[in-house]
Amino acid sequence: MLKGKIAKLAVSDVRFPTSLEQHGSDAMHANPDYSAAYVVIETDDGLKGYGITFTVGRGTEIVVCAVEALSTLVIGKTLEDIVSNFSGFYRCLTSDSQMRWIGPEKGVIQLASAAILNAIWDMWARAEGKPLWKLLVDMDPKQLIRCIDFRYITDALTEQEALNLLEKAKEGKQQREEEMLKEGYPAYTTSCAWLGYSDQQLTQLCSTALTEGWTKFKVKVGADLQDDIRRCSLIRKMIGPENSLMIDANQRWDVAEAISYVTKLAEFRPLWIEEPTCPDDILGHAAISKALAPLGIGVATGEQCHNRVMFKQFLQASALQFVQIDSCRVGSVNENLAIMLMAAKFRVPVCPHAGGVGLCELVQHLILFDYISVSASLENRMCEYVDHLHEHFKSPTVIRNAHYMPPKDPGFSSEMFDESVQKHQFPHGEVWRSILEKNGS
Ligand SMILES: C[C@H](O)[C@@H](O)CC(=O)C(=O)O
Ligand SMILES: [Mg+2]
Repeated sequence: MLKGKIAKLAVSDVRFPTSLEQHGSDAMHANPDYSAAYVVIETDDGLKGYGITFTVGRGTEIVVCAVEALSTLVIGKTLEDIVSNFSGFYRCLTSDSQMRWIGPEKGVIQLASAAILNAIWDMWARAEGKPLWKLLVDMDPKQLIRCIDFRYITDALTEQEALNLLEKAKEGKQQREEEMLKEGYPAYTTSCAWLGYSDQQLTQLCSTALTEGWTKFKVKVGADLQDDIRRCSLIRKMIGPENSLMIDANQRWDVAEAISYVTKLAEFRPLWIEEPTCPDDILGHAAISKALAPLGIGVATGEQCHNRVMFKQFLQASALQFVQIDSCRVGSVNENLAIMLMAAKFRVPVCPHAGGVGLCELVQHLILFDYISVSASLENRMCEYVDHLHEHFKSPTVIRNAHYMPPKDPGFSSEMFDESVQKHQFPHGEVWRSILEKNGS
């Protein structure tokens, strides 16, 4: 099953017009059209793998171009060639001696690597007939370690330390897997309080979410303090003192501004402030963490943290209290394994980011693995959920009582319906043809 050569790689620019209803809007991305560079790879013996990376509209065509540029490094390889030395393949893809100049391991080229690697992991899990989380959970620690490129992180986590963490977490693994299959992994919702939603919409969505059993809510903030005070007050009143509230500024502020602004929202008792400032400003995040700690507010970040080296430094500098891994921003499962293991070593909880198309589908596999095989803890841990666009996926997320139920289908839950892909291709799919015609473009 692993012997066929990857003979084809196709990539599509798929966009959903979410901006029409302000879904996904925040203080920096006022009108996102949730989009993906969608990769399909196929071996000459008919095995397929599906991968995505997430974007918010314009620029997806550049990611598509980058995927095409990297495809020569994949075509002709067998799945066995790749997975038998996965860290070697990872390095070949991310450190090609010419292509690395347009990264390295950051920006568009990193998103493109993520899409390709996600497709390869999907293919591998399909070949093994397992959902990806189970493929990872069943893997021997030594084999897991061989998927990680440890270059640049051994000052924070050595291979031996990573191995020790995985060996230690073997205790109670079976029990945790059974617990997940029965109860699922705790989730929080962002879908009630996108920045562009009216108060009426916010109230109605929050009230529905409460009746559905949601207990943890994230609110977008950062554009206008008085609006934020009103919105946070509304939500806090509705959810009561016991439920959790998180706030997300999507990089809107300078460091001092962040501290002063969040201090004014402290009365609503947010558990964390997410992306308070520039995602690359590690020392800035450290200063914000230090200033907000006495208020009981942590700093969360990661959705635009482009590689393991950034996460390493955030952890070393105590610059975050919640690690938000993203399935499509960094180098797929390979790099996320490194990040989850570093988070475990530094004892910082992982609370994945999933606000985008397909991100919930993919990242649920990673967080299940994190709980069962790495962290062994649910304390202060939860995975983001947004209630958009799941209908386009063949194996959509299943939420029960505000918990992610472990996927059962083989793969990474990343395959979209052909019809969805065709209709939403930019700019020639029927959805976009009609929007562009209406706009006279
Ligand atoms: C543009 C996206 O919707 C972003 O706002 C998502 C995000 O920050 C989150 O889900 O967190
Ligand atoms: Mg966010």
